Amino acid sequence: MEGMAAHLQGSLFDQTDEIRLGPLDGLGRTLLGAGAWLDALPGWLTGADALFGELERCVPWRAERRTMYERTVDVPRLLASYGDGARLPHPALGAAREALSRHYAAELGEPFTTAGLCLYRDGHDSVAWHGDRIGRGAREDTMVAVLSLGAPRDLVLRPSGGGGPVVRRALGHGDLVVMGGSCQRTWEHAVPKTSRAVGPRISVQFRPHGVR
Ligand SMILES: O=C(O)CCC(=O)C(=O)O
Ligand SMILES: [Fe+2]
Repeated sequence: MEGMAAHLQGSLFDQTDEIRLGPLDGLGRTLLGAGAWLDALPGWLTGADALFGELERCVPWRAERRTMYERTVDVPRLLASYGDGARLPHPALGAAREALSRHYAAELGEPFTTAGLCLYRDGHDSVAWHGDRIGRGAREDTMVAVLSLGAPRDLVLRPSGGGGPVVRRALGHGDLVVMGGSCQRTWEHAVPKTSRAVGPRISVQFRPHGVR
């Protein structure tokens, strides 16, 4: 009964179970300033709720603990990562990586190669303010593309160090955003916790080699 209700609720947003990528020519760019930009395409993937269900079941999700300020804490989301060119857990994700690589080839100058997956189980799960700066994003312009599945959660962006305007995008159900230019070093992003009752969301982040 509960499964049926979940299915019906999913179908309110997503009329089909056929998992299919649309064209990327509807991408719209927002210039954030300081050389950073954000491309967005709502509903790039149809059948996103069906893909959510398959990934939730089949991906070997891992819970992590991290040491912060001498305390060890649970990372508030589940994770999975796929290295350079690794076979992804669903063919639609391989197709997404290829389509993004093709679309951005001239501007990015290299393909998207890796995929990181996050599962936000409910409103307690989150990712704190950060830039993807462990790798080359600390020094170079690059791109991080994020495909969102399941229930929408807000992705928020602000200039590094806080202050300035906050840009907010509710992302779920097959929406695509691409953070580009200097975004990883001059801006920060986060998925804040929320006290609203929200369903689970999966994000798939595609990055070029060496960007983390
Ligand atoms: O879930 C998202 O949309 C963002 C995840 C993120 O920023 C990251 O994993 O670096
Ligand atoms: Fe990030």
